[in-house]
Amino acid sequence: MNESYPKENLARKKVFRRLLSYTKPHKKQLAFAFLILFLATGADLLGPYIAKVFIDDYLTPRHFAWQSLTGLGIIFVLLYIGTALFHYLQIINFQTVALKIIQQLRVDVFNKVQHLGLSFFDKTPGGSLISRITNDTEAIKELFVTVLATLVQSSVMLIGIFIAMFALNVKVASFCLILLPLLFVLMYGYKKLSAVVFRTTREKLSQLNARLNESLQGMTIIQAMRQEKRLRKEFGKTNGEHNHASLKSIKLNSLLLRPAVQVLYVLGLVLVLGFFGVRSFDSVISIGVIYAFVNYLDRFFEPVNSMMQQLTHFQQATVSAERVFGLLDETEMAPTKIGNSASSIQEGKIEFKNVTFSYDGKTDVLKNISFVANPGETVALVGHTGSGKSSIINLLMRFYPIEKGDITIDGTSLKAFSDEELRKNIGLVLQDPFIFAGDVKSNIRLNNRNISDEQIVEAAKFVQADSFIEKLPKTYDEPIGERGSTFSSGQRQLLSFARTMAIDPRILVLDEATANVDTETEEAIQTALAKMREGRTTIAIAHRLSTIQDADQILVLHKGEIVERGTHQELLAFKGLYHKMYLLQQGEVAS
Ligand SMILES: Nc1ncnc2c1ncn2[C@@H]1O[C@H](COP(=O)(O)OP(=O)(O)OP(=O)(O)O)[C@@H](O)[C@H]1O
Repeated sequence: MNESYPKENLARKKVFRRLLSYTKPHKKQLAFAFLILFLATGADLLGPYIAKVFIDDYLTPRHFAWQSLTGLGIIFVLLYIGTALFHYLQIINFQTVALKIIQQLRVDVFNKVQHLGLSFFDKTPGGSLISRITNDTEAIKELFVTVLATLVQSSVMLIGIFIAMFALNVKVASFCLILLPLLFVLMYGYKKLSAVVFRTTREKLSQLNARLNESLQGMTIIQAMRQEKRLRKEFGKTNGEHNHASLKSIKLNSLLLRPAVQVLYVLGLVLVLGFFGVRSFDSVISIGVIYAFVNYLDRFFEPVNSMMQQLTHFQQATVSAERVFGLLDETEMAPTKIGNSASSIQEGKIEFKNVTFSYDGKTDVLKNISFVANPGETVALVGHTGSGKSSIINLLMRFYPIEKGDITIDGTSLKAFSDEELRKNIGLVLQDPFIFAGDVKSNIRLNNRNISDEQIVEAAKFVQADSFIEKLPKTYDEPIGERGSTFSSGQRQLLSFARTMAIDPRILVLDEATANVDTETEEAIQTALAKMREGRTTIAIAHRLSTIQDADQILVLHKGEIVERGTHQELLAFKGLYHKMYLLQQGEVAS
């Protein structure tokens, strides 16, 4: 599994700065949220001061001036109502901004993923990508919803508390300053340790998703091949590892969050009470000041505690952001147009010129491939499994970049065509067509607004898919479930033919279906294919040689090289590999 690239050390600060850049479009709303936050904190901090005034000016001297006391009481209640209201408004504002940011981030990641090259997907399990788009962005959301607000609020609160403490008693407040370096050491240590633990937890979660995804995708084969036990074991193992990593982070949190902060709190309390105790021998100490001090000290550790708690989320968010940005910065993009010529495909003449290709940069899976497919001709690719047939198609479809040699269409390099020009002129029909959830019509149209309803029916008729579509209860509006699982493989195949014909491409690329379909459907498929090929340049992978006997040229591939080429008759007469394969398929033993 490729989990290595997010580790590429994107400096933490850079990650954080980049995360913050997402707040730019929401500057105004954030400023408003922060303003409310300050108001809420200010209102909150005034509480103990009013209590002190009440104790020292009214309670201790037993001076019950009802009017002033009522006024004080009203201010006290109003302050608390105000605090509650401000907190509410502040949460709503921060949450809204956070949700908007995450929405944007998810769209950005999804967009990016759609433009990544197939080579990237060869290496990256789908589940791990899902994990990045959902779980990791969710963790980042926490940063905007709570972390930033809490950190700012807590810092303001801490500063406010110190100001209040200094206003009450400079000496005691100076004593309490000793606590600050201790706190910083604690926070720093926690941050360092937790970063490692969180990264492991995230990676394990991502692997868990990858396993889950694989198991769900391959359910048919898992059940058919009785793989349940093995997969359960593997899933259990990854789940166990994730559990182990989570437990580590719980242990770390339980040790360094509340308990360690609690120890510091007690230390502070001892300092303050000790100081007042000693002072009480030679001067009078006001109870109101002690009350306010203890109260402020208590409150001092509230923000410290929340800051420590938020450090957890902060760490999780930065680790997740590293992973998400790692994906956003991925450079393995799908090959696209180079240069700015407005080349278009007219005739559909295809030429491979000395194409050598390797997926991994080490082993060449295609060696010096050269051939020409003239407009309207059919070139068939045959060869044993792994001989390179699909790789030729992958290159012609520009799914992978070509580094050695070139492919031209109508004399222009493949690299010079825009994606749109290429996709609209090359119709790809795969062995196992992908059917989207939706309905019959939407699966043929594929969101191409230029294709009218009439053209859809025409395309379906052309490939003889209309006979089964017409029998569906809602015909062309018949709903289709995910991956078209309610349709037979033959029907899915015909549907994909109709989809290809609807764009009326100049070039057809066929990966011949080997699925077992009944003879009637097989006949329909072959007739449809023959009609589709008429007048179109066709590159077809053929597994059954009987289906391509009429091809203008047959290329026989062996270990990535073209070892024989010619028509069916020529190749039979040559009595080489093709002849051998043909006899084998005829059920005869080649001598
Ligand atoms: N995505 C990939 N990444 C790395 N290697 C690949 C990839 N796809 C194919 N290969 C390798 O390239 C070689 C040619 O594979 P290719 O799929 O082109 O053969 P094929 O003739 O189409 O086989 P089949 O008839 O079984 O589909 C094989 O050795 C295969 O292992």
